[in-house]
Amino acid sequence: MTTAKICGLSTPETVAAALTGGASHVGFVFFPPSPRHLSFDRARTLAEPVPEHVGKVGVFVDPDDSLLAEAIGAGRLDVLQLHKTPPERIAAIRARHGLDIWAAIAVRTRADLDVAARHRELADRILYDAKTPEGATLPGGMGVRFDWTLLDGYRHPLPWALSGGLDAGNVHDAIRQTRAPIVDVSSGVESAPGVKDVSRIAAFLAAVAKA
Ligand SMILES: O=C(O)c1ccccc1NCC(=O)[C@H](O)[C@H](O)COP(=O)(O)O
Repeated sequence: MTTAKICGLSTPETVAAALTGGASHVGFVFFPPSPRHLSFDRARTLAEPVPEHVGKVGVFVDPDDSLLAEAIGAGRLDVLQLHKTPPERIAAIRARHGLDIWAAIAVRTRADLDVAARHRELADRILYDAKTPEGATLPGGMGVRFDWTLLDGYRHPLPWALSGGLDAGNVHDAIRQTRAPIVDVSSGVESAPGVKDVSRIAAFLAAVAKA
């Protein structure tokens, strides 16, 4: 059965929609240039109602230790999702914080998948995310999709998740084609950048449950 992470939540109402709809993970972004960036106080409030069986994922871009420590404490994080973070830094973060690590791999071509293999001993899961355009402010959350056939026949080095450009209309096909164990969405359940929509969250989670 495929489960779902709803990423970039920033209000109690949309966290509630994710929980009601059966999300396995909720994502909190700690990256100031993002429209989904959370203060530590806001993260504390949002994490409060999340039950133990739902994973709280902190999303970071090459974070330093003080950001990690504050965010982990405020968001009571279970998982650190790391974008644009060098492998040796991932290893150090894992050793220091002892939480599950999801290494985000930016994918546009088959060659990009080679990066995933380098994380075999370093991370707990690979998040295959679409590569955002050259010069983009964000490494994710831009509704960009990659060619899912790149994953055909690929021997995944680790447990994994699929991300990038998913929405209620295409997630069924994405799951059927890739057999992803977890799907991750952000802008596909928004009405504007950073503005999550409860009905889109419900529709996405219903589509995942049906797939
Ligand atoms: O979403 C952000 O603003 C963000 C900022 C910095 C690093 C990563 C970010 N998002 C990562 C995610 O996990 C998104 O859910 C993923 O990229 C998919 O986004 P979308 O294509 O919009 O569904």
